[in-house]
Amino acid sequence: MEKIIVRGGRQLNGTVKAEGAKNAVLPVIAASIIASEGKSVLNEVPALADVYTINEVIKHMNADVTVDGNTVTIDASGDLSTEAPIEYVRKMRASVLVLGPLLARYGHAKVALPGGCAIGSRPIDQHLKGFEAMGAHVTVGNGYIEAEAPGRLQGAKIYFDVPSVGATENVMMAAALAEGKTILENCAKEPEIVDLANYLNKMGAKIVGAGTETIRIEGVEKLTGANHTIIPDRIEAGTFMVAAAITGGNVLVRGAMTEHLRSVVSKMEEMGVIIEEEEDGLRVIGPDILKATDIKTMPHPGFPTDMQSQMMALMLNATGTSVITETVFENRFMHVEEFRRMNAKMKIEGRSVIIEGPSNLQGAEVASTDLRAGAALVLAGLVSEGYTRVTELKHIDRGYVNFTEKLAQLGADIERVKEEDEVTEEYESSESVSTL
Ligand SMILES: CC(=O)N[C@H]1[C@@H](OP(=O)(O)OP(=O)(O)OC[C@H]2O[C@@H](n3ccc(=O)[nH]c3=O)[C@H](O)[C@@H]2O)O[C@H](CO)[C@@H](O)[C@@H]1O
Ligand SMILES: C=C(OP(=O)(O)O)C(=O)O
Repeated sequence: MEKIIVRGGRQLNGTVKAEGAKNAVLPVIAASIIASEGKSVLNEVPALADVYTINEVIKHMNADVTVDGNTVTIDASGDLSTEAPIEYVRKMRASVLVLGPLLARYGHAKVALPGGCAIGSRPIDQHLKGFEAMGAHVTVGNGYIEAEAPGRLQGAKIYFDVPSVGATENVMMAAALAEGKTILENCAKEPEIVDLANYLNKMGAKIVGAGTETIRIEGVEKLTGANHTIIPDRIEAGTFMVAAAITGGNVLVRGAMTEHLRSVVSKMEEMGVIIEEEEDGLRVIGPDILKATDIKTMPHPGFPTDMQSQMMALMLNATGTSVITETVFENRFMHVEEFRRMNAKMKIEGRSVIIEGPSNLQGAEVASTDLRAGAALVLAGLVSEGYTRVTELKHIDRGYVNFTEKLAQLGADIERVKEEDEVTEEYESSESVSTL
């Protein structure tokens, strides 16, 4: 088993670059299998475990995938299989994003039911409602979703009950190849949806309105592979912004864009963090004293749930009472217990966590419960007394490329070790250095 060992007390300074966005690249790779002609060349593809998984899913379907550094070339012009078995879907829920493209291109798709996960039950009823409205017959049984659309999918007017990112993406991909016009209402507005629509339009789709609550799609008969560069990862960028702020450091996060991170920037500024726009990113300067604030997670452009646990780490270091209310996922507070192991003073009340800061954080052995929680525990470790050991790194690897190395380059005292390599005595006997 591997763990990250971080010793608190170092200020972070320097420059770090955000990779291509996980949540943009996964739907873009899924969309690539809709192209019955040509190759797609995708740039700025992050080398994440999730990207490996989605590539395996489409390879399993017979797509030809070549990875060369951060460039991935996909040729899906051959005959594809229309099934995504459980071994892939279990690893990564975003595998369900192949449903829309397969159904649109082949009139058939069979994908394992994703099931719940650590942050909530995460149903996909809105995806299925969209396919059914376009004429598909959907059955769920024996752990699989099977959708059939004899002939072509038909354009339709669809209102989403909740603004779901995945449902908006899946149904938008299906509608790109449907017969006639589709109007999607109450859509999610995340930047990753805009990125996917831009890619589909380069492939020949006719989509307008992505990034607003109404998306209009004029179906076309075929889509062709295209070149596309993935947008920077706003959540990875936000994670490094918190790393700078929490340590009172000064870090330029290249690729961080205000237009994607408005709610995060505004909340961090309320806490006293200085954030300056530079040509290629955001400079973040941490204050001597952080002020308490409140956040409520919401669909974009509200505060992103994927930044909730990292902000919790920041609030633990702020003076006063902060409140976090999680409205997107019903069970995204698993990290609270882990923070408590680090001496955090906080309590859960319904869908809110009340944080009494500043906590005098102490290093402990803690486990990542999801990818952002894992990152947040490392952030807390940056300012804890002594050593923090973070386990269950498979979660962090889903969403962060070289997380440990990037933090070390900014000056953190951090390393990733295999359990057998850990020299416990040395760590236990050495004193922690606190310069904060
Ligand atoms: C790969 C990817 O892009 N993942 C992101 C995506 O996940 P994902 O696309 O799974 O999240 P959704 O936007 O679909 O989920 C938002 C809310 O809608 C509910 N819901 C969703 C679909 C549905 O059919 N029925 C339903 O009730 C969910 O339970 C949840 O409460 O958006 C989330 C919300 O910003 C992020 O945390 C994830 O990082
Ligand atoms: C919850 C997340 O991702 P996923 O939807 O892929 O589980 C995330 O990126 O924080």
